[in-house]
Amino acid sequence: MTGREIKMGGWAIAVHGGAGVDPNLPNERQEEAKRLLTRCLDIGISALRSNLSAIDVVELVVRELETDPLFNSGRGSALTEKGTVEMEASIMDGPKRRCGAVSGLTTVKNPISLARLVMDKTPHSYLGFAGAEEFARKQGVELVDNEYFITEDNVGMLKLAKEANSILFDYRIPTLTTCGGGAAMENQLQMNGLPISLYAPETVGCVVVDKQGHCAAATSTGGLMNKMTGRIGDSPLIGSGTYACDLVAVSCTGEGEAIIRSTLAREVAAVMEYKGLNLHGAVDYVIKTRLDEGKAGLIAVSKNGEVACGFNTTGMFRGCATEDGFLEVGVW
Ligand SMILES: NC(=O)C[C@H](N)C(=O)O
Repeated sequence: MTGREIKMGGWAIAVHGGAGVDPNLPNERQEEAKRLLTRCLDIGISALRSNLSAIDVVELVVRELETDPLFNSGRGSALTEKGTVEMEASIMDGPKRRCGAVSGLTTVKNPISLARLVMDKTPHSYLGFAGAEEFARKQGVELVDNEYFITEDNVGMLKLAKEANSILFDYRIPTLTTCGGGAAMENQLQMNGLPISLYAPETVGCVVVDKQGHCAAATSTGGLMNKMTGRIGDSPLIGSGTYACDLVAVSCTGEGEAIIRSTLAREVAAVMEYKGLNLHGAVDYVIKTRLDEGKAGLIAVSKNGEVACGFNTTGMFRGCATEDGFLEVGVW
């Protein structure tokens, strides 16, 4: 799926559960992911039909993805090298380019809602670590123990990543195998009868254009498996992992350091603004020209109701829907 263009004026929504899918991903895991993406699209569609604004819809949908342990955000987040969870998220409201971001969260059940509160209730754009947690306590958002976020699958994956002495990107698994991780991986591969490398979790995001043509974007993640504590990726960085303006909204996923170097999300807007490309042209262009060796994907909507998806990984968990009844969910 690369999305499609539709006539001016309707709402459109896209969601993702990360780019970089293991080519051997078993069917049942694919189906599970597709069911979750479809459920999230349905939530977004009902909200849009009830006239919720784009910014409310992206927050609502990403909360749902954070609460389900399947993808790498909220419960089910990737683990740091110390086996803990440090989550990050950002949200952006296109019309006035208002934004909020958080990093280093260890107890906040829904990081995206704290990012929203940073946007709505502080004079700042970005809070991290102890200060962000303190803000969360003051705002009275739901807090849970760090263990709540840690799943058995991810404990297994961290072990795998440590044995291979690598940060685990699922699209890097072939590299791990050839750099000495192979034997360890073979011993560790089974968990609940399924290969644990194939559970590789990924970041989530949602972009929406509402009936008024307002665009918004939200992205949430646990970051990279086996990351250093304190590491900040692209997802909370406005312009890199997330961007929205009056023209477009974008949420990215993949190799954070490459996305940061290319300011990928903002680039989609920039080539639309300065090169006059439509959404599809802009998404294709940035994926082909801005990533160098980096692996990433993104979803985007435009104020005209276009929706698009682009990636240079083997696959990307994503789905989209438009007001005229079009709905599609895909992995490859
Ligand atoms: N799975 C991901 O999308 C990872 C995220 N982009 C990061 O680097 O933190």
